[in-house]
Amino acid sequence: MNVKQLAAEKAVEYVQDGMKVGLGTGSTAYWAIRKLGERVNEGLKITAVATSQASEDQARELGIPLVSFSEVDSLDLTIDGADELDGTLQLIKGGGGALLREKIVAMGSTRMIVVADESKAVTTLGKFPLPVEIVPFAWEWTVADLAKLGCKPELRRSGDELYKTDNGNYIADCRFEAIASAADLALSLQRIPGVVEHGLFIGIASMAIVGKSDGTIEIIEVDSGR
Ligand SMILES: O=C(CO)[C@H](O)[C@H](O)COP(=O)(O)O
Repeated sequence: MNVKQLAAEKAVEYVQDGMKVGLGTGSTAYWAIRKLGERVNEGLKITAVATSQASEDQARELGIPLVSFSEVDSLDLTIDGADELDGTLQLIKGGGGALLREKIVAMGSTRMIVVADESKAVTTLGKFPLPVEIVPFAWEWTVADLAKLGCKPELRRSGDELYKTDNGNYIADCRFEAIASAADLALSLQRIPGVVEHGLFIGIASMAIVGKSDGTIEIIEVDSGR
């Protein structure tokens, strides 16, 4: 079993009958959705919403009952991956480009469990370029504003084209090296009008399950204050 699968399958143990579940995006969330599909086929009764088209397609194929956002006003639990997590469960997310939907879904959940392999656990966030979703209109100005925050922003590409999110926006990957205060940076990012959302998740996750190459897992729990 690979370490992502190890962490993801442990997280699925927290899903109980009757829960409304948020399905994350990425190669670790993939394993959680797969395990959830197995449990649904064994009789687990849940409903779910997905954070990306890819996760929605996977869930549908596995027979996980999906509902629309007009049918539920909140979720019990979201299981999602991360690109970086620190000891207080501040996260960088958005490597897969789904950060806006991921944040909407995680914020609408009573609980968020992060699943990751040990390479994602860091002391200080910032080695992974911070994904920032921006509107295509005047993206040049938005990128210039991002650079003023001390990073090197690069518009994400998909082959010869600019990458577009499921919401039709661009992603600027912002290389900071180290983020001294994620909270201060989040405030600065929110002040830029062309920024739709950024990949800093602060005070959202309350548990992380980290899979390690020796076959063990580490569970980090914090009071997210939510
Ligand atoms: O934020 C995400 C997608 O937007 C993913 O959860 C993050 O990129 C981690 O992905 P993976 O599990 O494939 O390493």
